[in-house]
Amino acid sequence: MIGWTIAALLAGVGFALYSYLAKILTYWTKRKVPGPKPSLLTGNFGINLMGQKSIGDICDQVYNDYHEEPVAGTFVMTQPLLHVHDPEIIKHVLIKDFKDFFGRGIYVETERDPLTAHLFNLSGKRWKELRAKIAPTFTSRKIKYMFDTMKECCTQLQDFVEAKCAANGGKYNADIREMQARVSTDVISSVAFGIQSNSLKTPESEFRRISTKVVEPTVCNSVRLMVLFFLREIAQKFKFSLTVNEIETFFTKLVAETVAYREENGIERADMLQMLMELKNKGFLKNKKGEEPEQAPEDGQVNGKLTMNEMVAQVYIFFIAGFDTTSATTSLTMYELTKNPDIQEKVYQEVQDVLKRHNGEVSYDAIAEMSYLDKVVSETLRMYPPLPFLNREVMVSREIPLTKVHVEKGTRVIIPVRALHHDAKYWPNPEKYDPERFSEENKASRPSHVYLPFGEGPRVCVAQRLGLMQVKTSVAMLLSRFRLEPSADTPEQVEFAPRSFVPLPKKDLMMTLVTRQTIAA
Ligand code: HEM
Repeated sequence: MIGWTIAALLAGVGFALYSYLAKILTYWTKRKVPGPKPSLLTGNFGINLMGQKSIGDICDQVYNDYHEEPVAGTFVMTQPLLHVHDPEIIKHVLIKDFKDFFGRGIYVETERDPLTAHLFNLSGKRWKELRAKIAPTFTSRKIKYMFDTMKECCTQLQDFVEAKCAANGGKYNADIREMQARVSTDVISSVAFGIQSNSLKTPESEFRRISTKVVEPTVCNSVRLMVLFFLREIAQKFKFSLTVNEIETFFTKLVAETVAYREENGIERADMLQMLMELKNKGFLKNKKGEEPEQAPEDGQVNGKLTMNEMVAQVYIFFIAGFDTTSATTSLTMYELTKNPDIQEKVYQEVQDVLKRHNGEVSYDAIAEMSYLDKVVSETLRMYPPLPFLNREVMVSREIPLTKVHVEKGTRVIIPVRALHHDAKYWPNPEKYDPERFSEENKASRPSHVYLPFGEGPRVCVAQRLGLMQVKTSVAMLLSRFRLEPSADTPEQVEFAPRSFVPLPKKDLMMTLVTRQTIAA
């Protein structure tokens, strides 16, 4: 008898839970928004947790299946997610109605998880204030200051490859993704902290170990990312800490020690840390002439000083946002140049011509003059955008622009960047690598908001100029000394690790670098 009662109770609880979940999962059908059928417990993103597809892959699939629809709806567990497909609606979300869509919807926990309180994650007033303070760190003038440091790391790369070639008959067979990840780690540690991480020459360096750990495509990192991006409520309820202790300790100690050393010894350097120190001590950045803020404060808060924790969080995002995006873009550009020797030759000729005009000197202005290189890098960012989607949060309950779909405050919004970049409607023959897509004429013939590698609107990547300059400098300096050739192991097509967020090839990305003297001989 007791057995029957327990069974009946369990069946009742099961049925109640089923009914509850099934009701929540009618969110989109009630609003007449099409989308794939969700599973009861995992929604539409369970295959990400199983390691079969990345979050970006799932967003691509939703776009491919529903690209005729202006919007589509999915669920992360029971959390509704709106995918915006129509470029006009995208424009409203990112720019025209930005004030209603400017949240990230990401988990931030200032006290328990201080590294989460950085510019990328923040929403609301805190984001607005911080963005106003940090944006002047990345003006062209500041990037020009950082250029020499960046160039120094690329010179070390040239010397490193030269030495390898010299020891091997003028050729070096390299995993270009790993090599660029090490160089980017060197660049970001120099321009962010003024520290030479020596990751290129010493792969076991502390910086490289940490940078690998941050982006490793493991099950833990994959779950962490999913919770961070879409399941903030669960993380807050169960008081999760999403930053690995070792990483938090590394950055906190690094910043505290470097700041103390510089302050005690009166050291000033042209790097990001210096600018963050100014924001910590004064609350604004000096301009060329003296002490005035570079941009007028909007209210009393904008001139408020950064706390030490806020400073560490910003250094952390500069580090992770800076090294993986640029190393992915540089290595995939080199991969495409290997596969497309005509395009490679054209870039090389341009690099030669421009450097001749600049007395052989690689400078900020010389790189900025390389217009074909700019098209090439733009095409890499189209084919392989480091961030496969943009995310926003609805800040007030309202209708989605240009639709009758009403959504509640807090609803997460996805802009499927990579899928838009591969839509044949906007990019004929989308799998072909063709830099001419970025000629002035072709750019003018495309609708706006179908090319978004850096995002768009007031939340656009704050360091877009720096990222582009780094990729172009690296490619130009390598091509000036070496030709890229396929090796026996160069893949026909790159396959990416499904647990990785930024495109990370499943296998080593092998190619051969040949010194130009060897070619001439
Ligand atoms: C090729 C290089 C890079 C690419 C493709 C890239 C791409 C992006 C994208 C797509 C976003 C989101 C924009 C949006 O939501 O509309 C973003 C935001 C951001 N990026 Fe980058 N990025 C690159 C390099 C960098 C570098 C070098 C840094 C720092 C040193 C950086 C720091 C940031 C920060 C702090 C944000 C958050 C901005 C905000 O929410 O206000 N990025 N980036």
